[in-house]
Amino acid sequence: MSSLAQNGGPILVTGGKGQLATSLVNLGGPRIRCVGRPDFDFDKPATLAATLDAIKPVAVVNAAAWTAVDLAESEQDGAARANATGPEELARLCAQRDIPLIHVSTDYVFSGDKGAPYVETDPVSPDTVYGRTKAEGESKALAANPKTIVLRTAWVYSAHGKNFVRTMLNAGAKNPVLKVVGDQKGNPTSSDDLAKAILSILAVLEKDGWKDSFAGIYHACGTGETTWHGLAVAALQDAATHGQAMPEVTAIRTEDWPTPAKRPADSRMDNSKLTRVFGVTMPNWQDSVRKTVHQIFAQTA
Ligand SMILES: NC(=O)C1=CN([C@@H]2O[C@H](COP(=O)(O)OP(=O)(O)OC[C@H]3O[C@@H](n4cnc5c(N)ncnc54)[C@H](OP(=O)(O)O)[C@@H]3O)[C@@H](O)[C@H]2O)C=CC1
Ligand SMILES: Cc1cn([C@H]2C[C@H](O)[C@@H](COP(=O)(O)OP(=O)(O)O[C@H]3O[C@@H](C)C(=O)[C@@H](O)[C@H]3O)O2)c(=O)[nH]c1=O
Repeated sequence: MSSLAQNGGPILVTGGKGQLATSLVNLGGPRIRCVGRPDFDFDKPATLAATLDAIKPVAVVNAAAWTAVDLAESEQDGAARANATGPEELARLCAQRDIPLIHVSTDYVFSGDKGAPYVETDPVSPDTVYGRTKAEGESKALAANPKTIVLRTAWVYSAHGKNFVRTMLNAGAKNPVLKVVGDQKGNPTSSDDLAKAILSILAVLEKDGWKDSFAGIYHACGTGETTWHGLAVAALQDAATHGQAMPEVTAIRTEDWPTPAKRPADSRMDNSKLTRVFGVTMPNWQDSVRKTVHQIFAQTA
């Protein structure tokens, strides 16, 4: 039985004011202890052990990462520290203390040429520095701590922080026409939904104690699929119900929106292992976009 089941101690969340960390703080109650830079910084490895020793958590959720996909192409060392070697060290320190680690990863570990939703046993095939460093982080964390759960998610948005939905609402408020790629498919995921899934997993660990069969990779993204164009249209249509003018949203091809990092054409993922092992079902992406847009307008009202 793990220390998680033995006491109701703190749950350490890394990632400061990031999207997922904020959702976990908002939804997780008083046991969540969230840390960010400069107190917890993968670029300053001594801050990792110091944080664990100060907080003495019963479980750790690593929601800190280098998420600037294009910038990672030219800043490989920083991306590798935040996404690969930093999480490896965090996992090693958790193992020393017998603490379960939930480490969050991404659909961009896949190249996107499978033509069907990816399952956890599919080999990784990243085409970007971000995806490659995240894939390394997954395997390093799993190797360094036998009590590691890797949760791969995708296209995360929320009412706070930097994300595609907020970018589209801002752009749509200023421009009569938007151009958005319509040939990249994926599963938009609300950071609140992901936080709830993580809290449900933690509740299972709390109730049942750690089981070796829990270790490994799980996919956890919004149910249903769309393109970036579909996501933009859905968010802007929801914004229109709050009185924002609906722009024209033109679907373009990937080559018409050149970027330093080559995004996957189809990074859809299958969540069934998450449901089978932990009983967690992820909500439909359109329902969650509607809720998030509502939250955004409620904040600005
Ligand atoms: N956003 C998305 O669309 C997706 C995200 N994910 C994964 O989900 C997880 C959470 O992402 P999300 O909440 O959106 O990310 P955000 O970009 O919103 O937040 C990331 C946080 O990580 C912190 N951070 C960055 N570099 C370091 C570092 N070297 N040391 C310590 N902290 C650092 C940032 O700190 P600071 O504010 O100081 O920069 C920020 O607080 C990540 O693992 C990400 O890879 C997976 C799929 C999609
Ligand atoms: C802003 C914008 C983007 N795009 C395109 C570019 C790109 O192909 C796609 C998505 O754009 P972004 O750069 O906002 O999203 P991106 O940073 O690629 O998002 C990714 O972030 C990381 C952290 C992940 O882990 C992924 O799951 C995914 O969410 O939309 C347009 O076509 N029009 C636009 O106006």
